[in-house]
Amino acid sequence: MAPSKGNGVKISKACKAMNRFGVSAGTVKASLKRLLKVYQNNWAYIEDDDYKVLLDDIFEPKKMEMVRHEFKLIDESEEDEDEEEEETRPFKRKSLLSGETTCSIYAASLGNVCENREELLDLDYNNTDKKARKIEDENDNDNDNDENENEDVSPSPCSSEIHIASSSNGNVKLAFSIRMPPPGFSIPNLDVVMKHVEDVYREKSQGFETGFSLAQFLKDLCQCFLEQGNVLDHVGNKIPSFDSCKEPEKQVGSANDPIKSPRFVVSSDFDHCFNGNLTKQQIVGVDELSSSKDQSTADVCSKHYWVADITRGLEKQEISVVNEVDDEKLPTFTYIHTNENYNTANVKFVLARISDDNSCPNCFGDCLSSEVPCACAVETGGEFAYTTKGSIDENFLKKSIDITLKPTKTDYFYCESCPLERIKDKKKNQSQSGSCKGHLVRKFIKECWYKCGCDFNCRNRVVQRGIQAKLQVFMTPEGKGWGLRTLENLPKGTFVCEYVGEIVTNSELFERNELNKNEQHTYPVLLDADWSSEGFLKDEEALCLDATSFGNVARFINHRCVDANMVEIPVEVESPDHHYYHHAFFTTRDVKAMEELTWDYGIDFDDDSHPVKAFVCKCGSKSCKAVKRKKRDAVGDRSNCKDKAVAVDTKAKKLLVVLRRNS
Ligand SMILES: C[S@@+](CC[C@H](N)C(=O)[O-])C[C@H]1O[C@@H](n2cnc3c(N)ncnc32)[C@H](O)[C@@H]1O
Repeated sequence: MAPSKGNGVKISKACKAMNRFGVSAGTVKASLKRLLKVYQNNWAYIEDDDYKVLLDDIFEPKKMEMVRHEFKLIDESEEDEDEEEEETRPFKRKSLLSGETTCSIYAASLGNVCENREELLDLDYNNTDKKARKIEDENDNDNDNDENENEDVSPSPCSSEIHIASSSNGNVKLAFSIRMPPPGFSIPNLDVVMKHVEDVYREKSQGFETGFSLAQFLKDLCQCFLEQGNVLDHVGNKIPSFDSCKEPEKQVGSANDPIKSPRFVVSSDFDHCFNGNLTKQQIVGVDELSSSKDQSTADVCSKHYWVADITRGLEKQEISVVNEVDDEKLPTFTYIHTNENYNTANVKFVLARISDDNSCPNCFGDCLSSEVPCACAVETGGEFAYTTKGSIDENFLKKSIDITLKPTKTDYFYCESCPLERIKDKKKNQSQSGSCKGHLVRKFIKECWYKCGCDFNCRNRVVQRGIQAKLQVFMTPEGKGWGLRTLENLPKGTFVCEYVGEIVTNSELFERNELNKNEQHTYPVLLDADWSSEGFLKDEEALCLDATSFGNVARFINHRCVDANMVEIPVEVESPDHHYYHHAFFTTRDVKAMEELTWDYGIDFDDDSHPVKAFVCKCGSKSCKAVKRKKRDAVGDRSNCKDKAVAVDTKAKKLLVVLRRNS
């Protein structure tokens, strides 16, 4: 029995009520059609208890099937029809509490996952006919002609919500609703979803996590639910884009990397991808905004490309990506927030190896505020490197900058048998030459860690707390590729981020570089700040961080000659032997919001003998070494070159591959 015209108002109200749960008008009408038949056009049954019957029919079709059988109003042909409709339903909901008899949804919505995206889309409504549609949606559709209008209940931007419902028999139901799911979305396996969320939280809580928000946890669970729903049906098919609900142009990069635990990937096609236990690549959200036709709309609408959070929740701060310059898309890499041990790199944190001299087991509260500095301050001569405000002590910072920019002879260490030279020699199949070109011996910061008895809130824990600054990855207009900038003012000495990547041995890095000679980008950093501590390093002890395939935002930090606004400082957290440490960036001066964050790679642009040609520097610094070199070349004056080379040569000569990017 088709709903009559006179039912328009009732249908409209039902559609509106169901729209709260993301159910389309079409689905509601199909369901109403069935129910009106079952209840012989008696709306009271359907409207009762806040449309409970309707909700059940939509979300728990099996139960309703039983009801229909009870009413003995179903014939074979109608059952077929129902099944067909069930399949074409845009989304389905899993019954979490089967056997439940009554349930009144009071909808304690825990909020949208895609809040930012919604705000953006709201802006878009301003100057398009969508605005009119949206207002219509918001209006109480009480008019009789609503039936047609309801056909068009404007789909909200895709998002997911969690609803909690209670039943009169005391059951509580947690339900996921997905508004405007991506095409082909299907219900994922709840166990898989749970496992992914747990893995992410396990990783987040390594050692020192303090706050845990259940609401956030449920939101993340909801998000993961949505993501998992995409992967199962979409590998090899179309890419769903749950934020924009548009179909991106093409499939994203490969998922061949052996990955130990679930990881969020940002692919070259801008899409966030999720690699998990499923071995297949999972594609989740894209915040790609099309150019607005009306240029008067808010700026944000005209961005070419926008990713809300490159970290996909792995960092405490969301880090967005924006390209307002061209069409270039992010390179494919897997975002990780702590270093990962690759293959043979010999980094094992054995607590037994951390003696009391390397920790403060008897401390209470915050070490920085105690009168006598704890054992962790030994590394910095009995003074903490951090101030109580959380930035680096001025003197310590100055020394660190000086070592980087104006190293004296005593700041260098020359290995008896240099691991880097060993690699080169092995390659050449020659005997060891031992011609070490020198490594900078840097000042270490030692933070309190696990074995320390102090408070988890102890302020001598900075780097290990992760990124606190509001950062953004953006496309640089000068042609340096992607860069990193701050969205807020950062005082001098602020910790920005750590250089995170795979921990590899020098020999492994060498092999990788051999294999990837033609790669456009390479992202290695040598952990050589204290090779002086041992005369001879075994191959597995000479370590590097390679952020090419697995890394964090630091892989986007560009080089600036001499007056960079960040300096790298080695920070000892877990491992007292200094072979492995955290390569942390701190601001060298006050940095204004929207300034690009840079560090001096220490590249010797004069080193023509280096196996890899250095990039053409576009740092814009008055002291740009590449520009100076050009000038010197122009006047044919290379007399000063050698001195300068010694002065600026820190890592570059030692790096097997210079950080480079074809320009
Ligand atoms: C670690 S990556 C930095 C992120 C990089 N811009 C990107 O798009 O991925 C290093 C590469 O960035 C580019 N780059 C960094 N600093 C630069 C500079 N001052 N001038 C020109 N290119 C630069 C070079 O191509 C370099 O190989």
